[in-house]
Amino acid sequence: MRRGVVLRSAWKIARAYWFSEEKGTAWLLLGSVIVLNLALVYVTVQLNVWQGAFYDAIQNFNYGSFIDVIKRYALLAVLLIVVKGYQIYARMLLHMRWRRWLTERYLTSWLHKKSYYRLQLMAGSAADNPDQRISEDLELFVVLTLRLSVDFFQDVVTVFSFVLILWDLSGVFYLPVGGWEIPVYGYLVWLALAYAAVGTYWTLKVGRPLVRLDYDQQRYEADFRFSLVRVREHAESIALYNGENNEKRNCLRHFNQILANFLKIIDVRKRLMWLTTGYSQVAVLFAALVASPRYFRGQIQFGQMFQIIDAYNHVQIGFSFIIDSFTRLAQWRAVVNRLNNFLTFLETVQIESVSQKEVVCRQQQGVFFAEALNIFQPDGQMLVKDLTLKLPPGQSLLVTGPSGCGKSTLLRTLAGIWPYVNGRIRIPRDARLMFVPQKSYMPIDTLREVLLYPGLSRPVSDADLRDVLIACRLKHLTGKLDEWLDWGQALSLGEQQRIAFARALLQQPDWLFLDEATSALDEATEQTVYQLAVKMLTKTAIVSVGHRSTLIDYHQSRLSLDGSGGWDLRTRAAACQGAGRRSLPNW
Ligand SMILES: Nc1ncnc2c1ncn2[C@@H]1O[C@H](COP(=O)(O)OP(=O)(O)OP(=O)(O)O)[C@@H](O)[C@H]1O
Repeated sequence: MRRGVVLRSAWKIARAYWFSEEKGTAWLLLGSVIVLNLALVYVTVQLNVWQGAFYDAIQNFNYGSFIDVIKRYALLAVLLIVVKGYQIYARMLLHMRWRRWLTERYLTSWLHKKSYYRLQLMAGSAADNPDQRISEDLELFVVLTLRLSVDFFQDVVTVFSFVLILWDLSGVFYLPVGGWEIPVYGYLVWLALAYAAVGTYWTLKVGRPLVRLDYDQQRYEADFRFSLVRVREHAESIALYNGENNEKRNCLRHFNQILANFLKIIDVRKRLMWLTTGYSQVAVLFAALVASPRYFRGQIQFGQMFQIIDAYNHVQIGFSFIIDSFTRLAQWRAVVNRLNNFLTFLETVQIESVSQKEVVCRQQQGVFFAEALNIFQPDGQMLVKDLTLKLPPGQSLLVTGPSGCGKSTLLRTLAGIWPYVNGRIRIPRDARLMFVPQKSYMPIDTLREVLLYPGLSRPVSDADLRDVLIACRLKHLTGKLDEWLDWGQALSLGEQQRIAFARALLQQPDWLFLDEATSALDEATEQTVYQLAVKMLTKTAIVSVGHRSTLIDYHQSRLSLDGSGGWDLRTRAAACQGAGRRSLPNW
């Protein structure tokens, strides 16, 4: 990203907060931080002046003045303590509020209109790891932006203030050249700047590789963390495949990248440490040497000599902070780049989802009606062509077809989350739809909350919950309503499918879509849950996807897909008429 683009992107990310409903507090806190930073510089400068007075009092054997400067020190020390405390407090408060605001905004945007799902579908590499964007990059953005603006400003003011002190202490230095004496104004400043410039040049030269190495380190750490998370997420499959060695190899490969890069960092840091330690040690000598001509000529006092040494120290520290900012600037650019990509992807999927509205439309009344639907794979391959489908209340439909023909995708389309589609789906405005996949989501919560997920508008008693569990052949779980567990791990797939069925019975949706929702159940249990659905959900239209022939008996119509656009819709009544009284397992 070019510099102008980076700044524009950073402004886009930051601007929203500084003009948000919280702008009053934000600007107030920022103002306080700046004022406190300036106060800190003021106290530091006063301490430098104090040093001069202190050593002068000692040199002059002036006890009265000595006591005065001690009192002055006590005052400055109290001021320093108070200002430092409030400065860190205001700064961290601003940091926290800004991060909280950004996190809420990004989280809301990510979860808005199913963007998290659409983002996964379009997943280019730039849209990866939204968790890292929201948890880590937003934090880094706030830290680095404050560091590079507010603290940088403080460093510059510090350097400038001490340069002024040095100018003041320099007086006029007469440089003997031949028989002449040339007056040099502010010679201590020129020497300090020359010294700092040499230091800056060498620090940048030696430390430059750190910019790239720190950036790589962050990436390798993220890759390593991700490989560990994958093992946790797929623990069961890996355990069943005995894939521990492969996983260990993979994790260690990522870890070794961290180590190899870290070795390079150590090497650069070692050289940088030699340089900066040597530089700061020499700085004391250098300051004493350059101040000595005026001291030995009796033009300055002993205290002013110390003041000069201290001022050189501050100029040098200020410069090293400024140098550090170059490394941080590279880090900041990378963070802005990643956040900007994430934001752009979010905006793209949200714009797409607005145009998606044209496909799914909520109407005042009527039935669930899909008209002239064309469904595609992400690469544009057609799955279902020109499908028209009516789903009146209380009716049931079975969707069948070979694996990969688009059954689940048809359900995703009807749910309004599949973006590669055109046509029209009309849904009654107040209709409640429920989609149950093969593996339902089980939040880590109490069993009661798992059953009620994502929430019911009417109150449900524990007795109702127990009845539903018993009806779904989950009697053994009735005593565990208050138990807090990772139910997705603790229950078998068949039990989870029965929990999902129990949810549907509790929710009583108007349209229920079941995507291989009974695939892990034995036929008898499958029969029980379907019979329950028929008995308890009399007004609900049920659409099932499944491969088992036994499912045919629970549905009145059947839609067969062939995977290349073709489809065939039959109703039991019409098929029975055509076949007389014969049984029709494949109608
Ligand atoms: N997110 C996706 N990205 C790319 N291709 C996808 C995605 N989701 C589905 N597809 C493709 O769309 C086609 C239909 O998938 P779908 O899951 O609807 O099939 P299905 O009929 O339900 O299969 P099965 O009976 O095996 O569950 C498949 O070829 C699949 O690879």
